[in-house]
Amino acid sequence: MAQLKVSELSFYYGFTQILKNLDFVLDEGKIISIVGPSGGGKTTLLKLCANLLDVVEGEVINSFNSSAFAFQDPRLLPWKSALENIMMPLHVKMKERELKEKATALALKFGLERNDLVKYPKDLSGGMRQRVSFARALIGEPKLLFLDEPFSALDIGLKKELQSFVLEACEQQKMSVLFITHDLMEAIKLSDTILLLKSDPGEIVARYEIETPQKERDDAFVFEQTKAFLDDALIREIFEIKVSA
Ligand SMILES: Nc1ncnc2c1ncn2[C@@H]1O[C@H](COP(=O)(O)OP(=O)(O)OP(=O)(O)O)[C@@H](O)[C@H]1O
Repeated sequence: MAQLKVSELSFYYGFTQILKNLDFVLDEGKIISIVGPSGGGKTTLLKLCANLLDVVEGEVINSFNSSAFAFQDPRLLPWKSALENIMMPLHVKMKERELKEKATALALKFGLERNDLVKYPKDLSGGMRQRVSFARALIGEPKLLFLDEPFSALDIGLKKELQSFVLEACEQQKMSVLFITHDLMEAIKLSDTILLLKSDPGEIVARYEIETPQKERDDAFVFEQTKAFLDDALIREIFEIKVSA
């Protein structure tokens, strides 16, 4: 079975230690969320796992045969239209017409309008750019998806739709996801495992497995679990949440 295996991973920017001794395994069809305070090294971890930064200390072994990523900042090519950006990963692999159809169908599924598809990134809203970036990541049906706050600029309805799409792809195509979010409720809704990363340096201080199948996690479940998380002294300490009497 394919997996992403992170062992004793540490990382420094100059003399500053950003990550310390991280260990976890992401299996096929599973979702791991990394939650933790801002500046704790989550993006750095994702970049190391996605091979966008060199691993110097420890090991990252990725045996999935395809991967893609979508970041909070959509990083679209400004000289290509929305549709051309979505088509990019499959540009050399598929005939132009089929690819256009596939990209258009995905874009419409993600709530973009036909007349948005000819627009250039500068003429799209932040939320539209995130949807284009998300469609570009998914068009190649990757086996492993790296997500760094990909839904942060979306309204709640669209966010829910894209979350359902991720869950569907995990179930039907056995896609795996390494997911960074600041949103505890989002992590509880989507993840099989939540890793809590403290900062200075980034270290995994708790692992939470959620056994209830994602399909059965309704709003009441998510609220209840979030409350339980926020009642956890360790989580309050990591996020520096003050409780008023
Ligand atoms: N290229 C870089 N050179 C030097 N320091 C960096 C670089 N990139 C990030 N850092 C530092 O590394 C630390 C971790 O940053 P990172 O972006 O990984 O954190 P994060 O947990 O993803 O933060 P956020 O939740 O705010 O996005 C921060 O202190 C940041 O300033």
